[in-house]
Amino acid sequence: MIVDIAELRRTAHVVALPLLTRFRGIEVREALLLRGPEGWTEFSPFVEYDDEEAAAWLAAAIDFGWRQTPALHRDSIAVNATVPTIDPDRVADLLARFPGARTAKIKVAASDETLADDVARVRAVREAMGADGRIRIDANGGWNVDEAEHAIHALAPFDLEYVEQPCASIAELAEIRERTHYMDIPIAADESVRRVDDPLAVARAGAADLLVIKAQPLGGIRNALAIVAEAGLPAVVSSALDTSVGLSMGAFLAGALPALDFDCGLGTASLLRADVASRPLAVEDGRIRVERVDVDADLLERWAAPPERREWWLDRLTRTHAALTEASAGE
Ligand SMILES: O=C(O)CCC(=O)c1ccccc1C(=O)O
Ligand SMILES: [Mg+2]
Repeated sequence: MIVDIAELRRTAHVVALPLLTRFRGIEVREALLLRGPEGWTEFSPFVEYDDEEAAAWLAAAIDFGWRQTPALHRDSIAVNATVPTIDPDRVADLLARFPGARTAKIKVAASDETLADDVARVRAVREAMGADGRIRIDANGGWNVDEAEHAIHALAPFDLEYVEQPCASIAELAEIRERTHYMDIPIAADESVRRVDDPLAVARAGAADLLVIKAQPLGGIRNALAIVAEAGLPAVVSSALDTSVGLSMGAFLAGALPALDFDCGLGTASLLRADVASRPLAVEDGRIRVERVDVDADLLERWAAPPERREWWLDRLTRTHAALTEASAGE
């Protein structure tokens, strides 16, 4: 489904939300919000993505704002705490922002850090969460196969639930999965699902034990559900560091999955210093609700992006809409 660009532009608001801590190298998260007949929706591909890659994110925004959400299997979602590459002495305060979460996902393998930094951060999280906490790590493809083998071996004593995208390519994932098989730590694919031409290739290659799925880059809730069904692997839903509106899209995806055995990366409203809803999709008792959020006009105004950034996003919306229209014509 494609909505007229004039209609999209008419309802568009652009916000710039300050983050609590640096994440993916940014300190402010920009997002374009739209209001469709079904409710508020979000278009927020990362600024460095080109229009072709952003097209799936726009398809997702339209799907969520203009079409009804699929039937739900659950009405709240257990979420993980997301731990950015912070110093160990900040871990306890960070975890306190995710009340009730029994799982933490820790970012590792940052280019400006060492394995010793990762070990210290993971140790601090294990100490804060206790033996019952579940700990997973996300390398965002930052290791080659040898580095990954070494790092996973060093971090395994902290008891890892899984390792997300240890290496960049599907071939490397397959290799590290074989090399670490004896440690019995599942390998999850994230970028190898959402940033490749074929989201099913990693499953077909047998290169991952589970898939991390994000609603926006996978073209929306319906598309993501179809990918999981076809992949035949367990899935965990995660955010793209969205506003509460994008998080609600992720919550409906998680709610509609027939099986959900992992806590989801949808607690990231806790990493924002400001949000667009007066009742944000915040973590309570380790869970978020599956519901649409109401955007607050005052908050839209208060956190409105500067005029030149608003223009940039509206231009991007128009270009991406053209790319999406072209792509669907070719189908
Ligand atoms: O999964 C989570 O805990 C939070 C979301 C997250 O980590 C993320 C957020 C923005 C961009 C990439 C990623 C990622 O999973 O790699
Ligand atoms: Mg990831």
